[in-house]
Amino acid sequence: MKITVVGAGAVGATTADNIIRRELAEEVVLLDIKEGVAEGKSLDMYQTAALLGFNTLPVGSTNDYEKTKGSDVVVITSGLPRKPGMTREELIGVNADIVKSVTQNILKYSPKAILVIVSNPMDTMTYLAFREAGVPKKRIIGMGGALDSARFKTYLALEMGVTPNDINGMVIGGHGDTTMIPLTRLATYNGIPVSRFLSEDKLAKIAADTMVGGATLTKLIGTSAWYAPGAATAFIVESIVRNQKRIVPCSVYLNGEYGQKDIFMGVPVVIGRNGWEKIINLRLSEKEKAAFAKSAEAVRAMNAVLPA
Ligand SMILES: NC(=O)C1=CN([C@@H]2O[C@H](COP(=O)(O)OP(=O)(O)OC[C@H]3O[C@@H](n4cnc5c(N)ncnc54)[C@H](O)[C@@H]3O)[C@@H](O)[C@H]2O)C=CC1
Ligand SMILES: O=C([O-])CC(=O)C(=O)O
Repeated sequence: MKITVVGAGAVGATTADNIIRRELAEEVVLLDIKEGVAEGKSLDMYQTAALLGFNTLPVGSTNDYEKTKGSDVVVITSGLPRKPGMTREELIGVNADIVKSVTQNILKYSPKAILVIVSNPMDTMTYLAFREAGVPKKRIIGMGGALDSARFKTYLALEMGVTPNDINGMVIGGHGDTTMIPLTRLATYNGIPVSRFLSEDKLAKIAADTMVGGATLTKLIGTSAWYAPGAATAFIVESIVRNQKRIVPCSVYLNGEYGQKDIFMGVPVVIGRNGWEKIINLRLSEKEKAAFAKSAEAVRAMNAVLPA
């Protein structure tokens, strides 16, 4: 198994670190355009092997795609992160060109790879990668819902004073401050609806906090987050390489599912060795359905901004 992570910045390096520690591949290639950075971070990571005991080899590359040849899974994190006060959507101008050229280069050397797109605005970047790659839709996965759901579970756990490990919950829709849909109605504490423990007001606040989870961290840190994004991306990669068939909300191509066509949006999918294998059709309430349709409108408006 060979995995490539494009972009050796905060999210890319953290993703690679998580992948390496869990030995999800024999080799992990980290690629960046900044001279020496990917090589340096890879060597730094490999120097933890003697301390942590893993056997995966990290390999750095300054824009040399030859090194990525024959990758089974490729994660794309290259692109600008937002600064406080910005939306993810404002990154489209710069990041569309980056994601487009990276996708083309990757496919030249790894035509069979499953692509996991992280760069923002993620749903639109995933749509763009799909358009450029021309590969079966099940091999293109956008990472957003895994992270947003982890934040949702964390906020629920903090409010309830319990471990996030006992909380189940999903965020679907777009990966944007106003397009996410935290499904509070379906969230549980070990199978028991969280509404048995929290008031409607508390749940509404948790949903609102989840939606601006990324913006909150960006304001605190000065750039966007990387620990949970890196862990969420590695979580998807693990489900692919270990063929775990986990149900994870991911941005995937909808062709009529959830009432939408020709769009990438977050819905629960089964993730396994072939990419996303199946879309889980949740029975949404009328209110949730309306929120999904509104979210799709906003994602579609962003997709329309992409150069032809
Ligand atoms: N989908 C999600 O849930 C999340 C998405 N993000 C997004 O991920 C992206 C990366 O974020 P960070 O790692 O924090 O940014 P960063 O600035 O730390 O790293 C980005 C890296 O991409 C590299 N890069 C730029 N153009 C490149 C190219 N053509 N080829 C290869 N590498 C290139 C840069 O040199 C830099 O090292 C941003 O767009 C951010 O908004 C971040 C967190 C979560
Ligand atoms: O907030 C951002 O811009 C980065 C991101 O997508 C997240 O952390 O959810």
